Amino acid sequence: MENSLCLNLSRVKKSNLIINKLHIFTHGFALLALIYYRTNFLFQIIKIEDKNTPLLPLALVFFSELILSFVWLLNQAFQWNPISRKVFPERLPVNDKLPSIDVFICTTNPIKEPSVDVMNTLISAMALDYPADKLHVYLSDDGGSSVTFQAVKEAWKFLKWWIPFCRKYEVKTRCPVAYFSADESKDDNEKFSSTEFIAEKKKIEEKYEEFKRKLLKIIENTSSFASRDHDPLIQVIKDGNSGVDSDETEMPLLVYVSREKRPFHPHHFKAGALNVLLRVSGLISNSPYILVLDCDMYCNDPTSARQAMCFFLDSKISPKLGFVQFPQKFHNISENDIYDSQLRSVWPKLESMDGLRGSILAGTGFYIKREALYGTSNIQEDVDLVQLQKSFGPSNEFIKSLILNYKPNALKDEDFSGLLLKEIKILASSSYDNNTKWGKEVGFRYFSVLEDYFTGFNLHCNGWISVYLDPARPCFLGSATTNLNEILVQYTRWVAGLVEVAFSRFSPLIYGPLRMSTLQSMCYAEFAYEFLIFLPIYCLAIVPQLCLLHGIHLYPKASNPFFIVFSFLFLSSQLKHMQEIFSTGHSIRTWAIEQRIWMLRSLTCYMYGTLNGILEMIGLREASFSPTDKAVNDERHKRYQMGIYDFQASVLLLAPLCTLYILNLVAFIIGVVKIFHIEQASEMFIQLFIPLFGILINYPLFEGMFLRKDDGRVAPSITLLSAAICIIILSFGSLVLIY
Ligand SMILES: O=c1ccn([C@@H]2O[C@H](COP(=O)(O)OP(=O)(O)O[C@H]3O[C@H](CO)[C@@H](O)[C@H](O)[C@H]3O)[C@@H](O)[C@H]2O)c(=O)[nH]1
Ligand SMILES: [Mn+2]
Repeated sequence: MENSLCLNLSRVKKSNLIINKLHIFTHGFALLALIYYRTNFLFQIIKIEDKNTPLLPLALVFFSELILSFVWLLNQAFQWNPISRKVFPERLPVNDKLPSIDVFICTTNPIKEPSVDVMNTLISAMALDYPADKLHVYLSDDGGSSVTFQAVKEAWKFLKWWIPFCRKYEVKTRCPVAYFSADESKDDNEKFSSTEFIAEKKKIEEKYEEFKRKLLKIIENTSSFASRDHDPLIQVIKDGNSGVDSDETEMPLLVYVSREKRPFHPHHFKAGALNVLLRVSGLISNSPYILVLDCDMYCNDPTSARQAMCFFLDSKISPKLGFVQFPQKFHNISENDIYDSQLRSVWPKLESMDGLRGSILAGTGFYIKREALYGTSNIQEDVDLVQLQKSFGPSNEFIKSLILNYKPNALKDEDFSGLLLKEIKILASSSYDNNTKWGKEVGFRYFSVLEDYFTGFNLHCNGWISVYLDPARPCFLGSATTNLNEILVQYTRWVAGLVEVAFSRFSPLIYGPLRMSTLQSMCYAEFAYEFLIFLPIYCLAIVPQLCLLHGIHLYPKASNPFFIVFSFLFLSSQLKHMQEIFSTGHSIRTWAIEQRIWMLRSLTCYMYGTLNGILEMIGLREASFSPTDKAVNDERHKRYQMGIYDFQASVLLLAPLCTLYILNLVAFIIGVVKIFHIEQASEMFIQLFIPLFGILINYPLFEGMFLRKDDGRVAPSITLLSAAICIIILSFGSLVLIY
């Protein structure tokens, strides 16, 4: 009976689909009309050798329109087949029949990634609702810091209290800090109002406070130094004296892993760390499924593993199902989310890709098949050893673990020492990858700092498919970056990683279509080539404005039929954006914020990211992945919560924004005055509208430069510098346009 019921359902989002297709055809048609208008116009000028109309600004504006159209076109692949999914974990087979899971958690810097939070993530993963003997949690400490090592040991002691409590009362929020601050016991559930529960909860809360105090002491007394020169340290955390009265708790396995690091040895950041965990866990637990978590992303729903199994164990889904991705959601998003820290528009894209053989890999919050990462669908015992060593490195013990369903005996090895530990240390050494296929065809790929995107792309190219699941209760919650500088730096890193892929032989436009469907490769290409829009955004923030000042018109006048085409394109794209926002449950305010942040990211992150990506490719810059700061800065966090922009950011990031703001303001004001004098309003309508739109959308920047007095304003020196650059652009523009 049980087996005949399906474990999951998928549904095409019909209403979205109709709107999307209508948009594709009308907007696409209008774009063709625009291209016709521009080419026709340009030909005419060239043909009649019109010396009065300057060609350069027209060409620049047309070029911008072409790039925007190209990115729009790629984007339409996301609109093609949006689906949503549902699972029925209660229909899964009994616990005994469930496959085992290894959880990988990465951390690297105990100062930027506070130990209390990392331990909360670890605790939530240890407390997943899954048979304890089938759950193994590995913490990769890339900082190799003694603080983290000791913290893990303390966390283990607390877990001895925490896990039985969660099991007994079927606690939903198993991340202690979230549990004690949100308080689900307020539910009017009988279970949560019994005196017994209240007493126990109080006791556990005291244990948690004690755990935090001990952590603080460790942090005080231990150096947080993250070393880049140390031996590997791998330890299975075992019972110390936890103080639990009668200890029969069955606990998942917990392993601390700090891989070897050497100063001049590339360590490939997170991808390198994950590959070490893959190898080490291969010898210890070798679970067929793996959950990957960033250190700040805790498990918010203990049933996530069971939800994922609803796909992996579904015989109707292809055995080529490689991974199940959950969206990244965040616990620290304010009501307004003024920086779009939640990356709202990204997640619907993943959902749409799900209708095209699978969403991209998003770095954290996904369950993945070990086999997909090894690329070994049919390894048999008699396979050529030399060949395997070339791919997987010299360890024969590890190669043994590749054979399907191989169960390592490490767990039975009582003291987990001797030969096995020696072998594991070899697997965690900094040179193990050398001359193997690790990072290329095996494990997480090293080619781009955006290891998640690139690894997922490779898997899809190799024929794997994936699934995206966005249940009502978020399975994982992370901490989003909520200060402007941090956000821009983070985004720049992502763009650099994408640019490396876009300009390489792995370009989704070339490498993709040969290996996956055209629509799917268009989605990958949209991520990879979106950076290009910084060119049109710069052009459109400068060229029409300068021309406005010099009376050169670049757009059809209001009485020209093609004026309607331009107006339609603007309105249609804005309305589509609004429709997407409303359909994800947000308001018009979100529309304004996203427009603003989109311009801001294009002008800074896309430009600097492109620059960094190119410099990295030609070897003039070393790839870097410095983790985001997850420690909360009170002052700044308060501003974010209140919806006040904090412009304490690097001058490199702010100067382009301020310069262009001032330029648009000046152009608009002078433009209005001029037009009323010489009555050109009909010809200049669009050119007046562009700066006006920019000025209005980015009004907070105006406040930051000219009205605010608090610490979060734009530093006056930056405003002055921007004004100076603006004057240079204006004079340069006059030179070019007059001569
Ligand atoms: O050398 C390193 C650098 C980072 N990390 C870990 O990687 C994770 C992600 O780092 P974070 O600073 O949070 O970067 P984000 O930009 O927030 O991460 C996003 O982007 C990354 C790719 O750039 C993905 O790996 C992440 O999953 C995704 O959440 C964290 O747990 C880090 O501890 C390491 O283990 N080793
Ligand atoms: Mn992060």
